[in-house]
Order: sequence, then C-alpha cells, then structure tokens
Amino acid sequence: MEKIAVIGAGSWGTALAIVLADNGHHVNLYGRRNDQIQEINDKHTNEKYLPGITLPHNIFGLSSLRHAVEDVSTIVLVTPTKAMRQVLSDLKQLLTKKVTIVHASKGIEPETHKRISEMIEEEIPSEYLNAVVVLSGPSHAEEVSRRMPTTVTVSSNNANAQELIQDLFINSNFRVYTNADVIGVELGGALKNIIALGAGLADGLGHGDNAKAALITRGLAEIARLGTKMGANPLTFAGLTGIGDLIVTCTSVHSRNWRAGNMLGKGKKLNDVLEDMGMAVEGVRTTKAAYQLAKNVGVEMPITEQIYEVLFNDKDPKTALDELMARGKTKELEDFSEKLFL
Ligand SMILES: NC(=O)C1=CN([C@@H]2O[C@H](COP(=O)(O)OP(=O)(O)OC[C@H]3O[C@@H](n4cnc5c(N)ncnc54)[C@H](O)[C@@H]3O)[C@@H](O)[C@H]2O)C=CC1
Ligand SMILES: O=C(CO)COP(=O)(O)O
Repeated sequence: MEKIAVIGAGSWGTALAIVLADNGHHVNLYGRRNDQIQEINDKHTNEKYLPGITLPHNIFGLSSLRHAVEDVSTIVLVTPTKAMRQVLSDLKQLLTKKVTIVHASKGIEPETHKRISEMIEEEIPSEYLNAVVVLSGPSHAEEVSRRMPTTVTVSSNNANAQELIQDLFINSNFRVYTNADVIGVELGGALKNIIALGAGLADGLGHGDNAKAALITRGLAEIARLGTKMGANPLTFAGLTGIGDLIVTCTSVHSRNWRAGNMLGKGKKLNDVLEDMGMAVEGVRTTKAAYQLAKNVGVEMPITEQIYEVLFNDKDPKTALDELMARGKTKELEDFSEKLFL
C-alpha cells in the first residue's frame, strides 16, 4: 500500500483516484474548491463530475496542496493543460524529496508547443524529480468509475518507473500496457482531441458514418505525420494511445471534445459551447498549438487547419468540411509509405 497524491478532482482525476483506491492505496485527492472537498469526505461523492458514483473510503479529499503531497513519492497530475504551469510552479515550492510525477492530461501548450512531460521537466528541478510517466489511452472517466473494462498505456524514459506505475494502476478492470515512446504516446493523446472536434462537427451537420470513418482514418494520417516529424515511433499511432483513443473520442457521447464539436456543427458559437460544457475541452487549445507547430515544421494537416478556421476565424463548419472534400487529388498510400514511414 502506498500513499499517492492525485492533483485535480475533476472527472478524470477522480476516476483515477478510484482505480488507485481499488488497488488498496491511500489516495490524497487535491481540489481547489472547499465545498467539493467537503462533499468528497462527507458524502463520498463528486456529483458535478461523476454523478451517481460512490467513492471508496480510502480516497481523502484535500484542499491544501501542501498537505496533499506531504510524504508521498508518487504524484498524479490530472488538471487541464492550461493549469499545468501554475500547478507545477506551486508544486515546486512544496517538494522536499524526489518524486515520480505521473500525468494523465492530454494537450499541447500553444506558443511553446511543449508536451506536458516537457513542461514538468522544465518546471520541477531535477533534484526533486525521480521520473516523469505519462498515462494515456482510450478511457472515459464515466466508464472507468463504473469499473468497466478499460486499457491504457504508461510511458516513460525511465523503464523502472514505467513498470512501477504499471503495477500501481493495473487491476482486472483497468489493464495497463507499457510503451517507451513518450513522444508518440503524448502526441497521440493530445492530437486526437482535434479530430474528435471534427467528428462532432460532422455529426452536428448531419453527416453520416462514412464521414466519421474518413475523419478518423485521415485524422490518424495527419496525427502520425506530425508525430513522426516530432520524433515519435509511427507504430505507436496504431496502438491504444493512437487509433484506440481516436476511436473512443470520435464515437463516444462521453467525449467532451465530440460534444463541443457537435454543438458547433449545430450552429452554436464557441464561447457559448465552452460555457455550456463547464469542463475541460482540451482540443480547442491543442488545435491552436498543433496548427502553429505544423506550420513551423512544414507538416500538412488539412483537418486541423479547417478545425482551426472554425474555432478561431469563425469559419462556417459546413464550408470547412466541404473544403476538405474538395482538396486536390492525392494518393492514400503514398502519403503513408513515402511521407510518413521513410
Ligand atoms: N474526463 C476524461 O474521461 C478524461 C480526461 N483526460 C484528461 O484529463 C485532464 C483533466 O480532464 P477532466 O478531469 O476531464 O477535466 P474536468 O473539467 O472534469 O476537471 C478538471 C479539474 O481540474 C481542476 N483544476 C483546474 N485548474 C486547476 C488548478 N490550477 N489546480 C487544481 N485543480 C485545477 C478543476 O477545478 C476541475 O476539478 C484533461 O487534460 C483531459 O484531456 C484524459 C483521459 C480521460
Ligand atoms: O481522452 C479521453 C478519453 O480517452 C476523454 O476525451 P474528452 O476530453 O473528449 O472527453
């Protein structure tokens, strides 16, 4: 049994706290809102984020970050990407010994184009950092919290830490694989949210299953194209954190990114959509980051470009998808074999 801190008491942080608690660990779940922490401790629920779920009694809500990370050697970060720099800067003041930081968030920072593991390594001094481990894969919190079968991948440059974190999370409902390709695992998890916004847009416009399959498949092609250019192993994109997460996010009603895209496709404005959601829709910031990064490194990402135009330049969603269909002729396999794998 280990004492573990989970930072971020939203849907995914709470679901991962449940997995760790089911495995017998003492879980400090940190959240900023006192009323929410009181609810977690008194009623063993987190109704706003996981309605109808009773939390195990070995999850302890804490509204002090200092107390949450006291005496722990593993910290699981699950805040939205936009809060990550602030959380890391708060955290660095409090660490007194080396910790392993696991992150389970999915995004890329606009302007810097950093992955989350890069932000962690930048912000936390190396004397306090044992290892950084990424946890990613097709895993909606709503299903994980109901102990429905789920598979994820953990990834680290530190093979020992990668296996220790696999052991910490794995159980009969939650199967954990390892894959040492940190870049591929993080980029697959972040970039799929852009395509999920596109799948939601298509559904919102009333397009069918053929369009969805096209977006998923050609979306994977452009994710893999950028990922490979950034140093990922192309085969990672055929795995859980690539096509696996892309499928679940583009096809599940649980997906916030799909739901946001769906509302945009039905004519709602972005600000109203984000207000309605009240939860992290990571694909919006990641679209901006990926659009900039792709331009910088000279990678073609036609779907991302159209989603960018819809989100940030108020382009009509129907025009955006029509323009994808009207692009110049291209070869499917040449794209993969010559541009991607060579
Ligand atoms: N919800 C899901 O099923 C999954 C989510 N993720 C990823 O996990 C991350 C978190 O997403 P969700 O839990 O869904 O979001 P959420 O919107 O459900 O919850 C986010 C939580 O973070 C808290 N928060 C925001 N800023 C904070 C700060 N500075 N310090 C501490 N807490 C802060 C919010 O108060 C909220 O409780 C995202 O990157 C998402 O892509 C990954 C896999 C599954
Ligand atoms: O990453 C997820 C599932 O693996 C969750 O996706 P959403 O953020 O779109 O809900």
